[in-house]
Amino acid sequence: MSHASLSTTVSTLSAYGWTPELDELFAPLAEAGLTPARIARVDRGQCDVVLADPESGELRTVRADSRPVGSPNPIDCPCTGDWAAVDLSADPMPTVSALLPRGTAIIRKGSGGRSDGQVLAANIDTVLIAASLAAEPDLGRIERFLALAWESGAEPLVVLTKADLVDDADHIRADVEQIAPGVTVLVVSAETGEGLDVLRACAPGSTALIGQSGAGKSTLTNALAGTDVMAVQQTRATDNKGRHTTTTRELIPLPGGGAVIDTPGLREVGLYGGEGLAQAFSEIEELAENCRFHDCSHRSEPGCAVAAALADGVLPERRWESYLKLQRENEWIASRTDARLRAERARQWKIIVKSARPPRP
Ligand SMILES: Nc1nc2c(ncn2[C@@H]2O[C@H](COP(=O)(O)OP(=O)(O)OP(=O)(O)O)[C@@H](O)[C@H]2O)c(=O)[nH]1
Ligand SMILES: [Zn+2]
Repeated sequence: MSHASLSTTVSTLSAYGWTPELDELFAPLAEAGLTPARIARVDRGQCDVVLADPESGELRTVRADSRPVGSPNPIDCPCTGDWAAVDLSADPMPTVSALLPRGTAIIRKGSGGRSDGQVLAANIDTVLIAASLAAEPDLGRIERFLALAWESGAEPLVVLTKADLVDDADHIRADVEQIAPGVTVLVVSAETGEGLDVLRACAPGSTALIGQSGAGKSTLTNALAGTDVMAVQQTRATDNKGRHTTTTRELIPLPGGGAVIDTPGLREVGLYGGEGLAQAFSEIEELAENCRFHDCSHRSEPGCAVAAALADGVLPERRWESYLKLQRENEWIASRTDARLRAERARQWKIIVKSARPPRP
C-alpha cells in the first residue's frame, strides 16, 4: 500500500477513532495486504466491519468471517468497537485475520453464575450510563455501573434521561452527583432536546451507552445520530420487565464525528474485578487513608476514619453497604478467575512437558 493511500485511510477512518498511532501499529499488517477496520457489530462467526476502501478511500461496511479470531475465552473474542485487520481478498468472503490490542474495554462478569468475563464494548472514550428520571433512581445500580465504567479505562458520564417527565430533575441530579465522585451528571430529554448539545460536547470520540432496559438508550442514540437507527420500545414501559428492544451491540457513526455503541439493557451487571470500584468510591478510599492503622478493616479498630464518618453521617450507611457488597463480589470473581487461570496454566504446562518428553525406547 502506498503512503498516500495510508494517510487517506487515517483521515477517512478518523471519524471512527483511528489515529496515527494505530496506523503506525498497523503498518506491518498493511504491508501484509490487510486493511484496518472497526468492528461495528458481531454475530455468530461473522461481523460487520467499517473500513476505508483501499481503492476509493471511501467508508464501506463489509461483512467478514470472524472465525479465525474466535477464542474459547469470551474476553478474547471479537467485540463491537474492536479494531481489526481484514483480508479483503479472502475467498469466499473477507475475513478478520487479527484483532488489535484494546485501549479500553467494558467487561462484566458473564451471566448465569459463570466466572468468565464478557466484553460489552471496546476502544471507547466515554461510558455513558443512562438512567431514567421517570422512576426513582436506583443508586446502587448506578454505583455498580460506575465501577464497571471506571474499570474499562474510559471516562464515565451519567446521563439522566426523560427530563420532560419530571419537575425536580435538578434535585435528583444532586442526589446522583453525591454517589458519583469526579463524574459529570447530565440531565437530558430526547423528547424536547434538552441537554443534548451539552451531552454531545461532553462525549466526543467513541461512546458506549449502558443502562437498564427502558432507560432510553436507543432513543438517545437516535437523537444523537439525528436519525432512527435503533428500534425503540413501542409503549412506555412502566415496569421495564422483559421488554428488551435492543438485542445487539451496534456501533453507530455520529454526524459531528465520533460514534456511539448502543447496548441492550443490562439486568445483571456483575463486576469483573479490578480497581474500578476504588475509583467509583474514591471518597471512601480517601477516608480510609486517615485510619490510624493502615491495614484497618473498618470494623472495630480504634481511630477508624470510616467508622467516624459513618457515625457523624458524613458517609451514608447505604453508600458504605453498597461498597462492601461490590467489594465482596469482586473478591469472589478474583478468586474464581485466579483458580481458572491456574488450571489453564497447569494444562498448558502439561502439554509442553508431554511434547518435550523424549520418545520411549
Ligand atoms: N417522555 C420521554 N420518553 C422517552 C425519552 N427517551 C425515551 N423515552 C421512552 O422510553 C421508552 C424506552 O426507550 P428506549 O430508547 O427503547 O430504551 P432502551 O434503554 O434503549 O431499552 P432497551 O433497548 O430495552 O435496552 C420508549 O417508550 C421511549 O419512547 C424522553 O426523553 N422522554
Ligand atoms: Zn478504618
